[in-house]
Amino acid sequence: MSRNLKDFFFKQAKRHGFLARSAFKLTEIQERFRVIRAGGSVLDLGCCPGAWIQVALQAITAQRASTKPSSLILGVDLKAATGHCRQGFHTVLSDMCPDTSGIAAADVARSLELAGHAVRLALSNSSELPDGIRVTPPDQSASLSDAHETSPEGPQPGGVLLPEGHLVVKVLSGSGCNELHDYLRHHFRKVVWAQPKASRSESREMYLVGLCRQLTNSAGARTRVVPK
Ligand SMILES: C[S@@+](CC[C@H](N)C(=O)[O-])C[C@H]1O[C@@H](n2cnc3c(N)ncnc32)[C@H](O)[C@@H]1O
Repeated sequence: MSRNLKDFFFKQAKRHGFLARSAFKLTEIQERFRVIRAGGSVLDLGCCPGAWIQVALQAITAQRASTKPSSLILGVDLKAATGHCRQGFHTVLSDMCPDTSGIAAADVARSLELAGHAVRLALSNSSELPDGIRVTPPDQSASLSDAHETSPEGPQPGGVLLPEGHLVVKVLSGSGCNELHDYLRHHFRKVVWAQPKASRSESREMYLVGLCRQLTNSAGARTRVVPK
């Protein structure tokens, strides 16, 4: 991103009351893919200062219909979200990757570890993650995966992401990214790369967007999800 564009998004963020320019990255992803829907819930891993949560709240509020069930918006971060309205969402103070203390902007391996953890939490099958994506699972997510083992009715959703749900993960481009993309293609109807305008042009930051989670059986074949 050029300095002018940087200033533009910075000023726009202030004007619209967003906590960070990153709000425009999710806004662009939302406009393209409609990943946040009324009645849906949002889990933001690494949510501080809270700009994505602001966008999620706005997206859900804008679409809210009285017949839809209420949404849950949950943020997780090492740091507490501060300085803005806390109504309408919850935050949890937690370390997603016990040996990661903050994202080092230039570290592809760390970005892949965080992305891998998000994928594992969403799909709960980290054993299949591509080589090179290291995940150090906290104990509670291990039990989460146990709770969703396959049943006699066929594959059940492991992880927190419901069938037909969407996933957005940030990675820094480098080795391992294409493997992660290929891996996600087994679990989503469509997987696309996004590079929002608000990202710096010199940045290696990319977003993988997985649309419509599909369940897979033990042989790895996709199971068609029939909406209720
Ligand atoms: C780029 S910021 C996220 C910005 C946020 N999405 C927004 O729009 O306001 C990355 C966040 O990830 C958090 N983070 C990094 N490593 C983490 C970890 N291991 N566990 C939890 N949060 C972590 C950092 O504390 C930081 O707040």
